[in-house]
Amino acid sequence: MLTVRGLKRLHLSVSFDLPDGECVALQGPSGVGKTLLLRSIADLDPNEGTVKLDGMLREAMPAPAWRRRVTYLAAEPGWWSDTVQDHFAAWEDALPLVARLGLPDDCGAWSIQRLSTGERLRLGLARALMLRSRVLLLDEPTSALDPAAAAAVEGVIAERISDGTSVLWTTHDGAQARRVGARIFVMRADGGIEENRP
Ligand SMILES: Nc1ncnc2c1ncn2[C@@H]1O[C@H](COP(=O)(O)OP(=O)(O)OP(=O)(O)O)[C@@H](O)[C@H]1O
Repeated sequence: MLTVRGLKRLHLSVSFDLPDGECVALQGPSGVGKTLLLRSIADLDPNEGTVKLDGMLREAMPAPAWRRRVTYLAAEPGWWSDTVQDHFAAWEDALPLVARLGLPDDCGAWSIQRLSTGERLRLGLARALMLRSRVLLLDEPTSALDPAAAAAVEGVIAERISDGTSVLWTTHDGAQARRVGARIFVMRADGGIEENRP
């Protein structure tokens, strides 16, 4: 269970619980603060409040260890080396997942520069999924994808949720929010969130 109490970052002030094996869709107008919230939970930006995983404070462990458990996937994942496979600890192990996301086996040798926006998104997702995190904070993970690729992503994430992973998933697509979210949070302009049932 991820517990967020009194998280404050700029105008945000948010409290909620995210149980194991639950997906919450996060909606709200562009610029309202959804990315700020996800980055704050992952402790990527300075913020105040109490954030715990299974009762353990995030301050009780080094930040990289927290982020391996509570993993943020940016809308535009970052890259730091030349080829795709350089970004994976065990590329061979990632191949089945990469194939399910609709990418060919030989994409490990591809240069990062040649990747399309959708390929970057799916490979960034594969990289994050290989961490086997307890909580995934997904920032518009299908925004640049065609319907088939988006469906593949939804299918892979749904399996992880069945296995007990918790997910906070931002999307501007109301139909997707209702499909993937057991609950829907809507962020208001004042930086709070309210819950809508899908
Ligand atoms: N480091 C920062 N300092 C000050 N303001 C910031 C900072 N980072 C983001 N903002 C502002 O906070 C607001 C919320 O940004 P955020 O990226 O969280 O929006 P969002 O809800 O994810 O939007 P979108 O749906 O367009 O992705 C924006 O007005 C943004 O300019």
